[in-house]
Amino acid sequence: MVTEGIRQIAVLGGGAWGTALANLAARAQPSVQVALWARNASHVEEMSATGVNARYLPGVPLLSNIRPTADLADTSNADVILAVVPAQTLRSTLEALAAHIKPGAPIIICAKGIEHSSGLFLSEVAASILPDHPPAVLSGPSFASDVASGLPTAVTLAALDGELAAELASLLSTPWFRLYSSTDLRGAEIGGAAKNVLAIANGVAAGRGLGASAGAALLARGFAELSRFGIALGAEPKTLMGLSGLGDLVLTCTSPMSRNFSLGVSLGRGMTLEEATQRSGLTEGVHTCGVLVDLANAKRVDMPIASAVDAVLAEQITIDEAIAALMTRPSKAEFGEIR
Ligand SMILES: NC(=O)C1=CN([C@@H]2O[C@H](COP(=O)(O)OP(=O)(O)OC[C@H]3O[C@@H](n4cnc5c(N)ncnc54)[C@H](OP(=O)(O)O)[C@@H]3O)[C@@H](O)[C@H]2O)C=CC1
Ligand SMILES: O=C(CO)COP(=O)(O)O
Repeated sequence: MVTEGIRQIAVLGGGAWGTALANLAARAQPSVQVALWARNASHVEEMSATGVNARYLPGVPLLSNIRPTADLADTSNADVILAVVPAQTLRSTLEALAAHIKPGAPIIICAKGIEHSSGLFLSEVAASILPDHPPAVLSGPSFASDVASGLPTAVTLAALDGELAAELASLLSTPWFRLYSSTDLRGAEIGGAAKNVLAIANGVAAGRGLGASAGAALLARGFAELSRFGIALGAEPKTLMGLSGLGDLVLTCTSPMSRNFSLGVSLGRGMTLEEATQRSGLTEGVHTCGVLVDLANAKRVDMPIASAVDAVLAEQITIDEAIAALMTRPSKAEFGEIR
C-alpha cells in the first residue's frame, strides 16, 4: 500500500486548483500535513500570514494542516505529490522537484494540457523526468471554486496500476468530492487536454450569438472529434464517455465560469487574443491547441473544430470564415468517419 500511513501530501501550484485540492486533501486526511508549494515567496508569505490565498481563491480559508511554502525542499517528506502547475510549466517544476522527492512517491497530475514543445502528454513528461515515480491523473468536471465551496462533483483518478488508482482515489475522497478509479491513464488525460480547445469554440459561438442550437451541435461534434483523437491515441472509448471526457467537455463548453469558454466568448465578441487572455487568465486550450492539431494530423485524425480554433488563434482566418468553413464541409455520414 503506497498510501498507507502517509504523513505528508505535497501540492505543487499555488493557483485556484492547487489551493482547492490542498484544502480537499487536508479535509480528507486531517492528520496529514499538506505542503502547498508556490513559486513566489511573497505570495507564500501572504498566504501564511492571512490563512487564505487571496490572489487565486479568495474567501476560502486554508485548513490548519496546510503549510504554504516556496521551498521545494519542504516537500521532501511527501508520500504523494499533486502536480497542479500550468501544463506548460510541469517539466520545469518536476525537474526542480527531482532533487527533493521522496523515493517512489506517486505524482498525481492535475493540470490539463499537452506539452507543446515536445508533443508529450503530461504523464509522459512526468515519467521522462521522474521514471521511478508512478504517474496518475486526476481529471473531470471540477471548478476550483465549486470544490472549495463544498459543492458536489465526481472526477476520475487514473493510474496504470489499478490498486494505486483506487488508493489515491480514496485518499482524496470527501463527501462532496467523489473519485472513480481507472487504469486508463492516457484516456483520462486526453479528455482534459482536448476539452479546453473545444470549449474555446463553444465560447466563440456563444459570444457571436449563434444560439443554443449551434452550441449543442458544436458540443456533439466536438465530442465526436475528441473521441476519434482519443481512440487513435490509445484511450479506451468508455473513458472518453466518462467524467474526464464527456463530463468535463459538457461543463467547460457550457459554463461561463470556464476560462476557456469565456476566452472564446470574448473572441466571439471581437476582442483580440491578448485582450481576451487578460480577461480570462490561464487558458490551457490556447497553449494546447496547436500541438493537439499537430498530433491529430500526424495520426490522420480529422479534428475540424480544433483546427478551426487553431487557425483563428493564429489569425490565419477570421471567426466568420471559420464558421462558414465548418458549415460548408462536404456532407457525410454522421458516424462514418469514426475509426
Ligand atoms: N481552476 C480550475 O477550476 C481547474 C484548473 N485545472 C487545471 O489546473 C492547472 C492549474 O490551474 P489553476 O490553478 O486554475 O491556475 P491559476 O491561474 O489559478 O494559477 C496558476 C498558478 O500557477 C503558477 N505558475 C505559473 N507559472 C509557473 C511556473 N513556471 N512554475 C510554477 N508555477 C507557476 C502561478 O504562480 P504565479 O502567481 O507566481 O504566477 C499560480 O500559482 C491548469 O492546468 C488547469 O487546467 C483543472 C481543474 C480545475
Ligand atoms: O478544467 C476545468 C473544470 O473541470 C476548468 O476549466 P477552465 O480552465 O476552462 O476554467
